[in-house]
Amino acid sequence: ACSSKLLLSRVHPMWQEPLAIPGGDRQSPIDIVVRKSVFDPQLRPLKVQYDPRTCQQIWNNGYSFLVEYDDTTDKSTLKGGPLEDQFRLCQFHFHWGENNAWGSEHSIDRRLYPAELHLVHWNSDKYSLFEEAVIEENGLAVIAVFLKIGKRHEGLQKLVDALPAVRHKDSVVEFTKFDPACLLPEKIDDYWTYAGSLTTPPLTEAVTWIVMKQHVEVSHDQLAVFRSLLFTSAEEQVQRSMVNNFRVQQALKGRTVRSSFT
Ligand SMILES: CCCCCNS(=O)(=O)c1cc(S(N)(=O)=O)ccc1C(=O)O
Ligand SMILES: [Zn+2]
Repeated sequence: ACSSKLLLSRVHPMWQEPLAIPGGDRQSPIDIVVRKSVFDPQLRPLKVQYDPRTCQQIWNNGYSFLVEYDDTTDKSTLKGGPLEDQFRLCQFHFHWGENNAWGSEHSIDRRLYPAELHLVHWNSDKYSLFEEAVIEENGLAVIAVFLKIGKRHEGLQKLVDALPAVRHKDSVVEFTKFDPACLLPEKIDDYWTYAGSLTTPPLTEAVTWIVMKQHVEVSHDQLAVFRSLLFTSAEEQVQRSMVNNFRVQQALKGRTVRSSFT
């Protein structure tokens, strides 16, 4: 799976914004100003092929919970859209708020959503390991999907039921046969795309972001279970609720956001 524990243990908590990031002209997340996005007719449909059998575990890494996939073969892949190469799914995770007023990392014309799903993929045509791709320009592709409070998401419930087992930082639980495609909206061919970065340290500028125009609905109670997770490990005296695990929005710095739809 992609977020190797050794590397991450050296990584600082994501909200201590580092003073300067090397380069720092393509940071994420951003506000997407719809009227300034540029329709690109050359953007192709996305080709998503996920194999639920590659699903392995859920890990609370102290920023979010990651659902990790076996990325040692090209079984769960993403290609097409703005991508020239084939990318392998390594994990998905979420960002959310302490209430339903905010929580997403990206915004659309300043509108925030209560949560945002990120499906993290790395370029397996060019690199042999996630850790290599994470420091290379266009080494990663992340699909972002906004979550809105509404009807209960049946597919998400299996994941929600497993969360109490990873309440504390560094806890891991086996989690198998989960098809992340069930978390995607119906129309995955309407998206915005731009060149950005990881939104957690090391904040490397390696990500082609693909932000879905259509959101998915989850129930208030399902999102409340996300907020029952903790940033802190079982040994720590003071327990802190895992909420507001999003990064502040970053300057566009002249970048163009393209849309796959008019
Ligand atoms: C080698 C160090 C990798 C650190 C980032 N790993 S990651 O899977 O890309 C990731 C991406 C993102 S994000 N929001 O997609 O940029 C958030 C968390 C993580 C994580 O591992 O915790
Ligand atoms: Zn993320």
